[in-house]
Amino acid sequence: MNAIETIGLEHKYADGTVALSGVDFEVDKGERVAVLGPNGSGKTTLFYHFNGLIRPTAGDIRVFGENIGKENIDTVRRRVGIVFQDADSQLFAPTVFEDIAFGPKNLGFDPQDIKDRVSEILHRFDIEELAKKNPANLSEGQKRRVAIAGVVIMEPDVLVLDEPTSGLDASGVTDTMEILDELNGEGKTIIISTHDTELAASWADRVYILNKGKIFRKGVPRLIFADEKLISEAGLKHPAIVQTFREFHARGISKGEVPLSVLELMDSIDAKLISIRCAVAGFDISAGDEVYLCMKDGMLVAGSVPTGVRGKAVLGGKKGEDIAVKDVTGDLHQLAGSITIVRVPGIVEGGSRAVNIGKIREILEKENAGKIGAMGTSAKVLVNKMGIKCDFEFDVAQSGMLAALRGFNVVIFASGGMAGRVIERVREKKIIRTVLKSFE
Ligand SMILES: Nc1ncnc2c1ncn2[C@@H]1O[C@H](COP(=O)(O)OP(=O)(O)OP(=O)(O)O)[C@@H](O)[C@H]1O
Repeated sequence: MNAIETIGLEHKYADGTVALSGVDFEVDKGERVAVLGPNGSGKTTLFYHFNGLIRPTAGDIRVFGENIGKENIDTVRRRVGIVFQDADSQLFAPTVFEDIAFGPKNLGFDPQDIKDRVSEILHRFDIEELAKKNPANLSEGQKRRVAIAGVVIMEPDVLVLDEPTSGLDASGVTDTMEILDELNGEGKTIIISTHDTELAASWADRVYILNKGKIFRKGVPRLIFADEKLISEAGLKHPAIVQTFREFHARGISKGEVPLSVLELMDSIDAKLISIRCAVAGFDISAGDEVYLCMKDGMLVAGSVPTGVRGKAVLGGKKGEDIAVKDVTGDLHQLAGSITIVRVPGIVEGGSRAVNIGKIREILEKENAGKIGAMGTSAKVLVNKMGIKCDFEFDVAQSGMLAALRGFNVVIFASGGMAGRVIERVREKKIIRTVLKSFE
């Protein structure tokens, strides 16, 4: 079922500006959609229609199959939450706590219920220490987090965010996108606008490109970003991964479909065609010698013990030195390590609720964890409280898989909603051994 659908949507502002015309837009329930388009292309205007903030001059908008009208506007506003581009226009109460409590209070919720909900949201968004602060004094990233929290507390089915990552630093972008992933994992439909094509390529299920108030193109990211001419004509930036792939492809190094992530880019490389630098284990190797490759501490090492992946030295070296190998037979990916996913509860009060910390330490030892990652606020809180240093908190699923492909045994802590998604992604890579430990 479509969560949101517009048919022939047109919007003409009072001064005569036609901001949208003939827009047919649809978003499935549970989908992640990114709307791209140059400044002034109509993204914000389109979003304002989704919960009836502005009305169309012509055309229809349907929310879960129903046209927006006077009789259902309250329901629509509860089901579709909008986070504005400018967080300042969303935050107005004297404290963060009161700001987040505003929505439930307005709906006449019981005071104790409001308190419980706000406390839970503050914890979930890791902003408990901001509760008594004046929103006006927060940093941009904190404001954005509070604004999202104020909408999420209303438990909307659809979350619409106008440029949620603009002006944020790298960790702010990661944190924001992780929250959105977590919400999407719980079944919420997420629509964002962005100028960041890398983000749209790696995150969205479907991309819409708006231009001059019209839908310029829509489709799955792989097809959209594979179309070099389209991206240039739309005035958008080509994602660096796609550009790198094109260069590799032109030189015969990469093959297959356009990649949308570093992991996919690595998969596109035909390992047999390239020379590989690697360290020599324990003895001298001369050019022309046959060598066998294995992974040690994340590095490719040449040795004489048959491992099934064989190559020929083109540049020899002395014991422990780097050599170059080519004509590799067998798939280097066979040398992958493992990923253990430790599923922890969504809310971890004091870092220990329902989690046996001793057991987790046992897992880390048993799996001989070479790299550790945490995804989701609660997982990060837990790992922090246990004094474990994470190797990756950013783009954890992909970073973990890349590390496993380099031979590391990886342990990933994931809060409830995120664990399922990461397991699915890792299992697609059949060569990585996966283990799931659940503490929920
Ligand atoms: N209240 C208004 N009155 C008149 N014109 C408006 C109004 N709001 C927006 N517009 C115009 O409508 C068009 C679309 O604006 P909109 O803000 O929807 O674009 P956008 O894609 O969100 O841009 P940006 O990427 O800069 O945020 C622009 O030409 C803009 O000048």
